[in-house]
Amino acid sequence: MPEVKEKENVDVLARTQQVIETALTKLGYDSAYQELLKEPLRLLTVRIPVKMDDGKVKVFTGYRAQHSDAVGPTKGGVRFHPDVTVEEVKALSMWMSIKCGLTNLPYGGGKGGIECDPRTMSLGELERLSRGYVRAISQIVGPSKDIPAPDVFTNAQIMAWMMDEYSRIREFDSPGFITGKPLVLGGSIGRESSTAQGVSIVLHEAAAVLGIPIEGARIIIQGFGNAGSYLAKFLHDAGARVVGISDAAGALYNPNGLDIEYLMERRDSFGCVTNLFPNRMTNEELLIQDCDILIPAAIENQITEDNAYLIKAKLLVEAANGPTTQGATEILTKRGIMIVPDVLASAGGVVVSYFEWVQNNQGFYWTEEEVNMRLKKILVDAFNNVYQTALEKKTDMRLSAYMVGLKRTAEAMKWRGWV
Ligand SMILES: NC(=O)C1=CN([C@@H]2O[C@H](COP(=O)(O)OP(=O)(O)OC[C@H]3O[C@@H](n4cnc5c(N)ncnc54)[C@H](O)[C@@H]3O)[C@@H](O)[C@H]2O)C=CC1
Ligand SMILES: O=C(O)CCC(=O)C(=O)O
Repeated sequence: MPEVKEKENVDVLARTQQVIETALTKLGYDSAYQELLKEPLRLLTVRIPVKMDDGKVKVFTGYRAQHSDAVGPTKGGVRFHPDVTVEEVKALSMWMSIKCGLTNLPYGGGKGGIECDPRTMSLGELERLSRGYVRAISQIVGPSKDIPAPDVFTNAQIMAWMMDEYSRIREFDSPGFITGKPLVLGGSIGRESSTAQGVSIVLHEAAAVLGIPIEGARIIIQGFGNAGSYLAKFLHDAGARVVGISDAAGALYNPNGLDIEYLMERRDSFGCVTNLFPNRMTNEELLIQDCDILIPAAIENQITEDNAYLIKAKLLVEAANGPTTQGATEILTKRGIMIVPDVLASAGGVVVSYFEWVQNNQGFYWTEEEVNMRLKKILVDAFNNVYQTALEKKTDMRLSAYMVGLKRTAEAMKWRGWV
C-alpha cells in the first residue's frame, strides 16, 4: 500500500495551543497553567450595523479576544480583513501575550478583528464601522483594561476615529485608549515604521550570528504594507539587495534588485503595487526564489510542509504573524535554516505602542533618538535571550521564544494566586 501523507493541520489556534503546552511543560508548569493559557480569558463577539453609502444597512461581525491580563492590561491590534475568524483572533491574542512577555512590557495579550474588506468600502463606511466597533466593545476596553492598535488593513486614520469615539463615550479625552494614532493626536514618533524597525534590528542580530553580511544580502519580502514596505526601505538603505516583493495581487522578482523608492511611491494605501506590472509572478513562486534572507510580512500559513523543502533562504525572519506552520518549522529547522519567529521579529510594533501609551499617560513626548535607542535595547536583549535559551535547551527558536515569553505570564498568575 502506498503511504498516504496526512494533510498538515494549518489551524493557527491548534498549533499555537500545542506550542504553548510544550513550552509550559518544558518550563515545569503543571496542567492548570496550560488549562488557563490555552484559551483567551475573555472573548467578545459583536455584530455591528453600518449604514452603507447606498442607504442599506450591512451587519458586520467583529471580535475582541483578551488572552491574559495577569501581567497587566491587554494589548494588541485590530485587523480588518475578509478572512478574519474567531480562531485566528484568539491565536493572535496569545501571540501578543508572548511578544509582551519577551520584551518585558507590563501587558498581557489581546487582539481584535472585523470580517470586512476595507478595499471595497468608502471612507465614510469605514469611519462608521470603526466607530460602531468601539461602541460595541467599549465595556471591555480602555487605557488600563485593553489597548487596541493597528494591524492588517487598519491605520492611523482608523485609530483616530476609534480614539474619538471612545473619548465621546467616556466624556473625556482618552489618548491612552489606543496606539498607532496620528502624531497630532498623541501618536509616538516612530510607531508608523516601528514594526519594520524591529524586524530590521533582530534580522541584523540573526545575520551576524550566521555570518551573513547585510551589505549585498539578497532579500525577499512577502507583503508590501506597513511592515513590508518600510522594511524594504530600511534594508535597501543598509546596503542589502531587495530582489523580491509581493502583495495580495502578485509578486515582483529581479535578481539585480528592485527600485524600492519607486515601488514605495507607487503603492496604494492597502500596500498594493504589483498590479502596475504585467510581468509579475505569484506569491507561491516568489517564496521559493533564490535569496539569502526570506521575510514573510503579509498573512498566516504561507510556508507549509508543501513548500518548506523548496525554500532557498538561509535565514527566515517572520515579520508577519503566523506565516509558518509547525510542520514547516520542523522541516526548516532540520534543514539548518534559522527562523526568527514572529513573536520576536514583529514585536517592535507593540514595543513602540507601549512607548506611545507611556507618553500619553505622562503627557510628555520623546524624541526619535529616545524611541529608537530604547527599542533597539529591548529587542537586542530579547533576541539574545531567545537565542541563548534555544542553545541551552536545544530547542528551535520558536519554542524558546514561547518559553521566554510565557514565563512572565505564568509567574504573574502564580503570584496572583490563580494557579
Ligand atoms: N502593523 C503592525 O504594527 C504590525 C503588523 N504585524 C503583522 O505584519 C503583517 C502585515 O501587516 P501590515 O503590514 O500591518 O498590514 P498592511 O495592511 O499594511 O499590509 C498587508 C500587506 O499584505 C498583503 N496581502 C494581503 N493579503 C495577502 C495575500 N493573501 N497574499 C499576499 N499578500 C497579501 C497586502 O497586499 C499588503 O501588501 C501581518 O501579519 C500583521 O499581523 C505584526 C506586528 C505589528
Ligand atoms: O501595537 C500594538 O499594540 C499591537 C501590534 C500587533 O497587533 C501585533 O504585534 O501583532
